[in-house]
Amino acid sequence: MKETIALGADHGGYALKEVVKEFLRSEGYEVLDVGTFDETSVDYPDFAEKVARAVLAGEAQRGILLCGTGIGMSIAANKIPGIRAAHVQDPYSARMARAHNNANILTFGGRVVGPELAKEIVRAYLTAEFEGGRHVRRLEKIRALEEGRKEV
Ligand SMILES: O=C(CO)[C@H](O)[C@H](O)[C@H](O)COP(=O)(O)O
Repeated sequence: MKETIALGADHGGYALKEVVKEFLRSEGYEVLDVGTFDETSVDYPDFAEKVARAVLAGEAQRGILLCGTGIGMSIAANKIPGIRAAHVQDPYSARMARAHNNANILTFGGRVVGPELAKEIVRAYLTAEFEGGRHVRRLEKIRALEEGRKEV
């Protein structure tokens, strides 16, 4: 059974969110769309939080966040402990965000990335597997930073 993907955007990412949603459904994923639902100006941290909380609560296995550039979404989501949000703009980085960083949220920009590239980015991220090994140690060091521990 395929994963549920939490999907969120501000007004700058709304149009691309609709493209990504359709693509995810066509690939057999469940989509938890937390909004926004039109191009009225909204604040991206509100949607970053909704997606992050859904992922941490297990309502979705991973999340995708879109704003104008993807930058604000990644900054906001990464403030929430347990979230590893990766801002990417190409399929290779999207694959590595999973393979090496085990990112549980992907962010990119509706004003930067076109629809076809967006689909390639999403496909690369969702079909990649975390490689484990040496990367586990590095993620544990990130966790230690997050928790304010001096050393792992
Ligand atoms: O936060 C952002 C930049 O990292 C997002 O791209 C926002 O979508 C953008 O800042 C919104 O800008 P607007 O002028 O209010 O449409």
